Amino acid sequence: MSRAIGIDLGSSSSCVSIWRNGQAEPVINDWGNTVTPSYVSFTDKGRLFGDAAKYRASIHPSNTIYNFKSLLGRKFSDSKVQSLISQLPYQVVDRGGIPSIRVDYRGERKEYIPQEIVAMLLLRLKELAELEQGTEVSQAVIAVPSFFTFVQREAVRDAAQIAGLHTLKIVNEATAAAVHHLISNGVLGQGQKNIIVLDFGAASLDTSVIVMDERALEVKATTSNPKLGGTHFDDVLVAHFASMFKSLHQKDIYGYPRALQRLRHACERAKTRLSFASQIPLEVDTLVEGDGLYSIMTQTRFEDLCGKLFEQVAPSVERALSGANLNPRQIHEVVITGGSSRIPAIKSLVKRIFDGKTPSIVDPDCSVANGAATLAAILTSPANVESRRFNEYARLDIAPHGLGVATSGGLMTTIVPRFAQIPIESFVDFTTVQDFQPSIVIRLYEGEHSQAKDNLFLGRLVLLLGHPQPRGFPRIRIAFTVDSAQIVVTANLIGTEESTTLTSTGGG
Ligand SMILES: Nc1ncnc2c1ncn2[C@@H]1O[C@H](COP(=O)(O)OP(=O)(O)OP(=O)(O)O)[C@@H](O)[C@H]1O
Repeated sequence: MSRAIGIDLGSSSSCVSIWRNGQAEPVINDWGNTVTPSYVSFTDKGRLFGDAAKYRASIHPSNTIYNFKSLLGRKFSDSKVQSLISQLPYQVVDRGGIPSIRVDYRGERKEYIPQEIVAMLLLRLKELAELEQGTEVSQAVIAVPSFFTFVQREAVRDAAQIAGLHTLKIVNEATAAAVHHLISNGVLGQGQKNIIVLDFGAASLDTSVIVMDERALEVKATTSNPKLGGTHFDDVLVAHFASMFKSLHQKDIYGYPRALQRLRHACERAKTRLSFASQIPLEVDTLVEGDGLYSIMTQTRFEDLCGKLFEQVAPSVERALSGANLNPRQIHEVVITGGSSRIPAIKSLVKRIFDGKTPSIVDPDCSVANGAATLAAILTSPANVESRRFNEYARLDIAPHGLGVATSGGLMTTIVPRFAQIPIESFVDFTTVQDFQPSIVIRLYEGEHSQAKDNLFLGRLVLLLGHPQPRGFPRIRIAFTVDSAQIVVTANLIGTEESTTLTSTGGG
């Protein structure tokens, strides 16, 4: 028998949940934890995952891979990839325009694209679930940040396929957490309710705004702030202690990858402990050439240092609310989740933004995977009355970004707006700008920038225009058909059979 699982593919840690006895539950890994660090380490003898791999990061930084989710579905030349590479202790090289991770494995030099590394982690999570439930697993619902483009979602599907998993659905992280919260508390369909879910993760703050009443539940907006996550708080602490170390010992820790890795781990540990203590010691022995670091950090100082980052919470919430045409007073329930939601300053900040409304805190580590497992159970039992009712009731998929084409002057003309409910079919009619054009090249983009070139290039279509006509005469219809699995774009010369189609798999 094959059962479907739910996976939270996190930047810093991942979680897999199964559906058992009518509820979702996270699988405990071989270290006794529900979360598995998103780390893969390559050694002479084999591969290590999770805690075992993370433990090796400071001993073998160049062979221990983490933060790979940020490389998924991006080009090597992407400025985000370039800036990430400059901070990573392992090697990332250009393989035909795709970032490729270079490691030494079993005595050989190997290169893996990000999908292959993600697949190794997904396979590990699949095996954990198989061991737990004693059955083979071949399907999954996978949660990703809402800023993931269609191309990145497609890359996740590819990785799952390599791991032997068919992706039933790609869902936004905050939406998955909302599904878990609403279903496990039995509040679906209980009158009009506007809910905002804030998922404070490692790499981003993900937000979903959900409106529900007796008849329907709709995700109205999902936004992401990729500059506001736990790793950004770690960066601030690392910078603080690196500068302290430099003034004490005149040595720049950033020039020593192993020392930097050890300091980073110490800072993350300090940050997590500061959520429960007013001050903690930070001690790292023999960091660089025998010199160590011994200091203390208080919760107040940590909040001061991260003040600029905390200031981004309110605008991020505003962006999500304005995408849903709501204001904070119209929100009935605020839900917070994700590892960084444990930070006391974040809880107080959210409370202040929503006029003193106390946020509901749902399992910071597993609510996303539990929501994904709940959806997996629903999708694999379509005949079940409850599943049918949920499928008719809930509209969870929205376009993460606008989709459109480049028009004259390189401007982006959006055909499917951001946050449009999907599945959707939408078209715009265009004409030519030059006399007697034999064909037209249509460039497709995803994103919100007004200049098409600043958005993500998805592909191009070439449409033959039959017998040449003066500019403004040919009428060309460009239609997007988008569902949670793919984008199909068709260009048709109206009144003729002439048409061309491009299909891109991905998901909303
Ligand atoms: N007690 C704590 N106090 C502060 N931060 C914490 C605490 N526990 C965990 N974190 C932080 O939470 C982050 C991990 O959260 P989570 O597992 O939700 O993110 P993720 O799923 O790995 O990342 P993302 O969702 O951004 O892809 C890490 O940065 C971790 O340091």
